[in-house]
Amino acid sequence: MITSETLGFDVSRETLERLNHYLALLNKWNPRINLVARATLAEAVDRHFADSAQLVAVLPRPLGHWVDIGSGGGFPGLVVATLLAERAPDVSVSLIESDTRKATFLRSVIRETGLSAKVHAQRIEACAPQEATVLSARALAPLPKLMEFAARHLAPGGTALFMKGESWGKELEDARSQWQFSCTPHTSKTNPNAVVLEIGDLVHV
Ligand SMILES: C[S@@+](CC[C@H](N)C(=O)[O-])C[C@H]1O[C@@H](n2cnc3c(N)ncnc32)[C@H](O)[C@@H]1O
Repeated sequence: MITSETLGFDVSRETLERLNHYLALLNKWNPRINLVARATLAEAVDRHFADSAQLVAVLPRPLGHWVDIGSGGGFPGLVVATLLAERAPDVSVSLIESDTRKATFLRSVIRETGLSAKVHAQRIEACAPQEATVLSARALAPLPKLMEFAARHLAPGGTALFMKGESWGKELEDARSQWQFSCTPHTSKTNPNAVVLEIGDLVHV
């Protein structure tokens, strides 16, 4: 069960109800379409919900358009959308996921929980540029590839939040051979070897 304690900060009863409804749907759909690795389902509250929730604490108050790419079962984008509905209702959230079964799952969660996020069932490379003020991704691609996606979908002055495992230092080095950018690594609250990379000022070299 998801509580304010498991998320690490206080949220309203309505937000907890939405998140627990989402968790129930994840448990129901996962055996059919593998939204998350089966081995991680029992630990979904920490591995997926709390891990995703930490992103809303990284930026003081994001305004505008938050876009999550390669959302899969909605991590981190749909958790962010649920939290921002309470904390920053002026932010619109879009999710890009090319697998149509996963996109159908995302739309079902949005409908059943009464959220207003938009789902693009398209490839990130083919989706119209989103002018995102914040772009997020977890477990999608190596950093140089993520930079290409960011160049397409970030608005000028926008920020990317990329969740990376322990190879992040090497990936950062690889990305710096092709891109100029500012980067602040935030140690993950759920895994001391992982980081959230806060990236801005992206320019192709
Ligand atoms: C490993 S999963 C990670 C899902 C989720 N972000 C998470 O951390 O649980 C990667 C997801 O990205 C989607 N994906 C991969 N390449 C994509 C692309 N070029 N355009 C859109 N979606 C893509 C896949 O369908 C898959 O659902």
